[in-house]
Amino acid sequence: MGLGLLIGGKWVSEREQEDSQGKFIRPVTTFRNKITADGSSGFKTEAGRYHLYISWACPWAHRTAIMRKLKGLEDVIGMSVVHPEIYDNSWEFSSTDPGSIPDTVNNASALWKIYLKADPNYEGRVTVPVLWDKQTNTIVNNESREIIRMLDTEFGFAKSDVDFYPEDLREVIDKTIDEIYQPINNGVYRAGFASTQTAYEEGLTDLFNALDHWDEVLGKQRYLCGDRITEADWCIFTTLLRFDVVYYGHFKCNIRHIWDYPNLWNYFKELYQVPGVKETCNIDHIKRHYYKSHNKINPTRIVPKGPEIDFGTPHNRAQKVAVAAV
Ligand SMILES: N[C@@H](CCC(=O)N[C@@H](CS)C(=O)NCC(=O)O)C(=O)O
Repeated sequence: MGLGLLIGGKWVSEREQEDSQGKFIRPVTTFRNKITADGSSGFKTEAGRYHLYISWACPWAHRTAIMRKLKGLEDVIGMSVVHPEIYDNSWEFSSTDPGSIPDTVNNASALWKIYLKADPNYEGRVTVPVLWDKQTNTIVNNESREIIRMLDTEFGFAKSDVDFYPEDLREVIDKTIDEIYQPINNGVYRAGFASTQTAYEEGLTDLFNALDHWDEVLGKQRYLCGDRITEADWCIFTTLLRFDVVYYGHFKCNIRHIWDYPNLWNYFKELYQVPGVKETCNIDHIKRHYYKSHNKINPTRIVPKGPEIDFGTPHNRAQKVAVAAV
């Protein structure tokens, strides 16, 4: 098992992650600086200065890869992709595993070494995504929703001028990202990592109540915040992508599939089919990560073959919303 942590400058390869009632606890991330266009934060927007460390498997990190891609920032911000399977060293780099991209910036073998390089006194979890500053040799930020905001709003010279945080929707976007976090994005983990029946059922109930709610909302409007794709849609998208493939089985989130929800399913497919997005969706890394990394949940590390699922089939969103508007 490699869900460990750094203590006193040393990597410890095992940790508890539930409280005394068996509830999964997600500690807050601690590198919370910002890149700003004017440089007032000490981290100025500059081409070539920053590097992203992600995992294709991780829903939080995946958000940042989508934003980098859709904003056309691939030449501006470099990216490394960790090996999907977690063993004693947690996230490691590989130059041979298909889909992984080694660390050419710090030449580290494992992500925890990068955390220690940023702060030799750092203690706690070692998570992706990480936004690294090559100029000051430190981690700017390791919180996905803040990283996507920076990529979205602070890189005025991005190739694409698509705006996922438009002025008139800012309040509702922030509220929606908050609203989906506990029951949905973190809800699948609250169900999956629970170690008591009560904690599992609590996570599961919140999760499916929230999915039912958003399916209803999406019967009336095309996207989470109205008629435009925003950051909130990318925040839910990465959880929906993993749902039928791993959360349904591995995390026991098996009341309904996403494909059973008429609106959520078509909405999800529409987002998947936005040009550039499917190139960031690595189902092989996703499956290998979850099934081969959590040995309390899946001690044999066997990766299931199914389900057979095609996210590329036509969606009905344009038609659905036209009908809802009548
Ligand atoms: N709040 C963080 C969560 C990041 C996170 O928990 N990432 C997971 C991967 S899905 C991780 O790296 N876990 C390693 C660990 O817990 O040791 C964010 O949104 O960026």
